[in-house]
Amino acid sequence: MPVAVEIDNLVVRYGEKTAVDGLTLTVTGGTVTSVLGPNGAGKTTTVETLEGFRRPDSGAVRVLGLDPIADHDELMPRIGVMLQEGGAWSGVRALEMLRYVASLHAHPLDLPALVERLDLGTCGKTPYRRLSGGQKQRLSLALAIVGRPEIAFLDEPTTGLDPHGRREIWQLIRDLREDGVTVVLTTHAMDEAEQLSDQVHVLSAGKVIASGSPDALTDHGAKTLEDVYLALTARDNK
Ligand SMILES: Nc1ncnc2c1ncn2[C@@H]1O[C@H](COP(=O)(O)OP(=O)(O)OP(=O)(O)O)[C@@H](O)[C@H]1O
Repeated sequence: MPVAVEIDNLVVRYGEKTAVDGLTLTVTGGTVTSVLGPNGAGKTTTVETLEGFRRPDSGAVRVLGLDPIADHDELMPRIGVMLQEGGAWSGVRALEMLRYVASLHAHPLDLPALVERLDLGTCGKTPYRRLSGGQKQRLSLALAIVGRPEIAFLDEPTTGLDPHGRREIWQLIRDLREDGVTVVLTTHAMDEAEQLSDQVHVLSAGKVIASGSPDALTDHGAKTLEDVYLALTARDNK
């Protein structure tokens, strides 16, 4: 399998604050990779750098073999991005937004099927700012995948969803993988990471502190991923 993402000794600073501090990891194409870590560990900053929204202070990142900033125009149509919040104008109606983003892509997904799949039918005419938290999440996910990306970056894709919604998104992520899409997700839900991921990376203070498949990290299921995570990131370890 080709390498979809390469991060080599990445450092990203906000003024005096070092958010990402020499982070190295690779993501194999066609897999689901979860990036875990406590609040402020540098997950979003790392993913935003892969999306070309942040410039590395040092180190390098490549996505699908391209530089996210220098090769922005070539890379953008090939990736899908689901942000933690925002991603739509506040007055725009859900379906209008989806149609607009679909129109930017050469071969978008079938919209009625996507709307049905993500249960957006009943809120299609609702302005973005009036959508419920879960509806916003589902619209953001639809916007991320409507262009048939080769790689999808999903930032906390199920936060705020009810249990049915969570399971539907999990299935959708599995289906993306089945179709050969590389998925990189950040999450605080350990069950989600355990269920979906081929590979898990745990970040702390801007560095990778553990990597492996859920099976390897949990000693073949002897522990839960949550227990492993809690031990790795225990507050008094810092
Ligand atoms: N625009 C910014 N300006 C200044 N500091 C920032 C900015 N964005 C993030 N930071 C800081 O960088 C660090 C890493 O933040 P980041 O959002 O990448 O963490 P995270 O792992 O995604 O956290 P969370 O789980 O809470 O979403 C934090 O200390 C945060 O306060």
